[in-house]
Amino acid sequence: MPTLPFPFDLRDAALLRDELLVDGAWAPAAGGARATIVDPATGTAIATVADGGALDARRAVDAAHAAFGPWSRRTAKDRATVLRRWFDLVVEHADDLATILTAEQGKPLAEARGEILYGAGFIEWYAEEGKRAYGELIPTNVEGRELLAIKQPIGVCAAITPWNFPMAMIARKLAPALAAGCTAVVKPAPATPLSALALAELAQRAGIPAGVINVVPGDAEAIGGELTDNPLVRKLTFTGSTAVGRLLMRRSADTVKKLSLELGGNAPLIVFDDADLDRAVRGAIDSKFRNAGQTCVCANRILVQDGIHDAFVERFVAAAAALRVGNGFEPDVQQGPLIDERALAKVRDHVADAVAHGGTVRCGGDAGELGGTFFPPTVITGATTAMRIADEETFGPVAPIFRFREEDEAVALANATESGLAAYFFTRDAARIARVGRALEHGVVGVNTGLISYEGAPFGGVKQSGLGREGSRHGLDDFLELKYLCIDGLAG
Ligand SMILES: NC(=O)c1ccc[n+]([C@@H]2O[C@H](COP(=O)([O-])OP(=O)(O)OC[C@H]3O[C@@H](n4cnc5c(N)ncnc54)[C@H](O)[C@@H]3O)[C@@H](O)[C@H]2O)c1
Ligand SMILES: O=C[C@H](O)CS(=O)(=O)O
Repeated sequence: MPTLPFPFDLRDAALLRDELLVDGAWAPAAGGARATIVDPATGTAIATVADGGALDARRAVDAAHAAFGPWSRRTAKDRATVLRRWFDLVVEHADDLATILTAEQGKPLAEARGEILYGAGFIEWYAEEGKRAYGELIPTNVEGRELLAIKQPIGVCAAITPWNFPMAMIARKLAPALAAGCTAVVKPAPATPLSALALAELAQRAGIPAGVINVVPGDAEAIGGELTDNPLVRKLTFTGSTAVGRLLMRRSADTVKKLSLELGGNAPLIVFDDADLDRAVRGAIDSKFRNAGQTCVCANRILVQDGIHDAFVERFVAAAAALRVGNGFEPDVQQGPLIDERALAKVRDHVADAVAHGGTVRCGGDAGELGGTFFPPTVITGATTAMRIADEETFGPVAPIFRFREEDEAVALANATESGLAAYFFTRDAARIARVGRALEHGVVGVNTGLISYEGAPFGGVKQSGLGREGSRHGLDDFLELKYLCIDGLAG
């Protein structure tokens, strides 16, 4: 049981795991190290967790390798039954999982519960999708031959995940991996291991065999180095910053690993003159301030056409200023704290830089009395491309508003970054939807909405926002190899 008294009530305290999961056993890190987990809303320690290293990661890879044969040889239907039980257990324990998530990540409890159900949706979706890994019988080129294309699981997968969605980003990887017949080693973010360990606890209760899922919180460099260098790891799936994604891509080259990279964003949100104003304000608030602006698909730049600019700014500022900021466990709080002091410093730097370059703060702008790592919803008008906020992902509750005249100017501005994850635009013009939807260089485009996430849709970035897709039937292929079988000697 945890060495610190977890300060929040759980119906099922056994969900609180604080050791590594390797080969079906909960164990301390090889060196006995432990890390302290902090509630970002209060700064208080809520648990200590085993702090693993390279040796623990190697043991986990060996366990996943040993488990791969039996797991991949089970039928897709049999794996689906086990995944379905896992889904049912996650939903049954959603309240406890949400409490654990808010405690370590800080998002409002209702948002945390939404994340749990969103993550569970991937388990439900891939329990079924695994039964549809269809192959092909190819019309033969030689009499007496049969040509087949069959799909087979890649093997041992390493999954490295971020703190901002500490459950859903893991479920979004493990669900397709296991459905395809792969096994996995997960390295969760140092700030938020409890959600990963609770999810793994439920996987064990669901009957997922020892070694199929291994979870090794701890030293990112050491564990990451083992996962990239170990030739038994055939696939690396990473969600996190573009900088770390580049590093992992380089380190995976020596063993030619298959890669899925879900990286940083810098989402433009464009409001055209003909937009439904209320819908545009709602969509911009939803996209910008979800998870206190700490999502990869948050609107990072808001581009508003001249004719609607002042009306939009007035409504948007009022809505942003009305958001209630506080501890995620308090009822009706809509925005929790930032994850840590480093995140707060970046937000402050972006605001200071924007003001220094002529921006006007219309609401928020300073933490004031909030204290800790809280920062108020902030809107800055008069934004320009000279500002850092135009090129860098703020990952906080700051909305810079850029003004534009013509459609092609907005599209050019929207595309003028190395990122290409999400983009949004608001218009009631069908022809414009067709034009701009295709002109934006992004993997995910929301039209007249700021909320696009769904397990049945392909999610991923273009340019330097990543490789591959998660969710939808496409997400399964990232864990499958396509084999060509050429069978001769069948002539009568
Ligand atoms: N595209 C997406 O789906 C998506 C989703 C969530 C977050 N993100 C991005 O993630 C970033 C915020 O998350 P973050 O701060 O956790 O990102 P991060 O890149 O700092 O960390 C992500 C994960 O990588 C690990 N890591 C860091 N350095 C490593 C190394 N040298 N070797 C191995 N692992 C290492 C971390 O411990 C963590 O588990 C933002 O840029 C956000 O846009 C993208
Ligand atoms: O932060 C990144 C997540 O992928 C956002 S979403 O929950 O998938 O929309």
